[in-house]
Amino acid sequence: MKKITAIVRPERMEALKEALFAAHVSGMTVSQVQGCGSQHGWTEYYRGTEVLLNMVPKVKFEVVVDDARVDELAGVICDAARTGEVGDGKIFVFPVDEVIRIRTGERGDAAV
Ligand SMILES: Nc1ncnc2c1ncn2[C@@H]1O[C@H](COP(=O)(O)OP(=O)(O)OP(=O)(O)O)[C@@H](O)[C@H]1O
Repeated sequence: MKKITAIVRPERMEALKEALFAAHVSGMTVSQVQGCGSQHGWTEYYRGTEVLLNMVPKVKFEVVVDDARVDELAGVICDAARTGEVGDGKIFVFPVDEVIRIRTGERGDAAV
């Protein structure tokens, strides 16, 4: 099993949620986060003072899936989240050692 973490623009959240439902993922976790990519921020003037803004609101999706679905779902995420502009986000893929459904005690694939 793998965990796919996708950090995307907040305005793409609804489209990505619908795309993941349409792809029949078994669940997802969504969080509001802040971050920066390679731009590392920019400066703006606030009440006459120059301030460095370097943390941008983003939305983090986490989905645990079978290994075999990683490429397919990465494509689904890119299609739903891409605008083509700087700041579209990133996808990270992690190994998952175990999943346990608390209600039943099921483990592994049966619990995903
Ligand atoms: N190396 C990283 N480690 C952890 N989080 C990251 C990393 N790179 C990007 N992120 C997260 O992804 C978000 C979006 O990244 P962003 O799209 O700006 O990346 P980028 O590399 O600058 O790509 P682009 O050139 O398309 O903007 C960031 O705000 C941050 O939350």
